[in-house]
Amino acid sequence: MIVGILGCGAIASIIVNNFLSKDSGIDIKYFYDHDMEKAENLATISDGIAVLDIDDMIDNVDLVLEAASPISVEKFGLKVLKKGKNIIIMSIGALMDNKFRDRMIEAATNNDAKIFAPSGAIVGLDGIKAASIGKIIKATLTTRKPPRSLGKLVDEEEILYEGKASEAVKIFPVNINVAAALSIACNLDVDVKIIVDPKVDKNVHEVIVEGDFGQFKTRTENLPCEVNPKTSMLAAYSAIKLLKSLNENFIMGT
Ligand SMILES: NC(=O)C1=CN([C@@H]2O[C@H](COP(=O)(O)OP(=O)(O)OC[C@H]3O[C@@H](n4cnc5c(N)ncnc54)[C@H](O)[C@@H]3O)[C@@H](O)[C@H]2O)C=CC1
Ligand SMILES: O=C([O-])CC(=O)C(=O)O
Repeated sequence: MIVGILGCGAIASIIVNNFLSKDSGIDIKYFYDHDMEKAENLATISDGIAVLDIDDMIDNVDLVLEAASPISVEKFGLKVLKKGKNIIIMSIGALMDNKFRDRMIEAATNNDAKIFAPSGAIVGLDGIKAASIGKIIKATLTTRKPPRSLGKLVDEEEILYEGKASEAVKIFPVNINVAAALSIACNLDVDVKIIVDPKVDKNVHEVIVEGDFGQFKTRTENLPCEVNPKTSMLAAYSAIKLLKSLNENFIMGT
């Protein structure tokens, strides 16, 4: 499978380093970033090709892995799908807009392509997918991050946001993809709280879900990526696992 990466920052760099051995049947070959130097850096590490025009990437790959920004999904997502290419989307916040999501799904359906959204920085999406077969009554997300992960300077913990996920993704577009993932999986606009806390050094996400299956609570204490502390390592790992699973014949978990 030939893969192209859209957005050559923190997540992309972890993914590329994991696939360097090339024995997985997955060849990450093309790199696009509006900062050409970033695309060139990853192309050099992996003996790949940095492109100036994203079409030169889309035309030559089986799958595009987006790890750039919600805007990049809006800009390029439909184009990828209309060319019949699969896409993995990290910037899931872009899919909170129901109309845009429907257009993406329609383009995928009409062009025999698939949209994959990895579980990212939270745990529990497996359970939520199973729970959604019944009725989900309530879902909440509490995200607690250190000041450097939220670009804030505070001495004491502070609630930055409390409300619905649909509003949170507009205010924190690069920090709350997990709220979008949760909402889409539950088919609910989940209740979100975002806290900046100088006492934590990890990106912590707590998820509580109630439904006719019962109730569960998950808590993830994620190590932030060195180069981009907004982003948790687990998010990059989830994309790597998803990519590998596309070539596997045994799928574990929902
Ligand atoms: N699903 C999840 O759980 C998570 C999702 N994310 C999201 O994944 C995305 C990537 O995260 P990181 O690698 O940490 O970000 P990053 O900021 O380290 O890297 C993003 C790269 O994409 C490039 N880029 C941004 N917009 C672009 C555009 N329109 N066209 C071309 N290149 C563009 C930037 O120049 C940069 O090199 C972000 O949108 C982030 O919010 C991050 C963490 C968790
Ligand atoms: O990586 C994380 O901890 C979660 C995050 O930033 C996001 O939801 O986009």
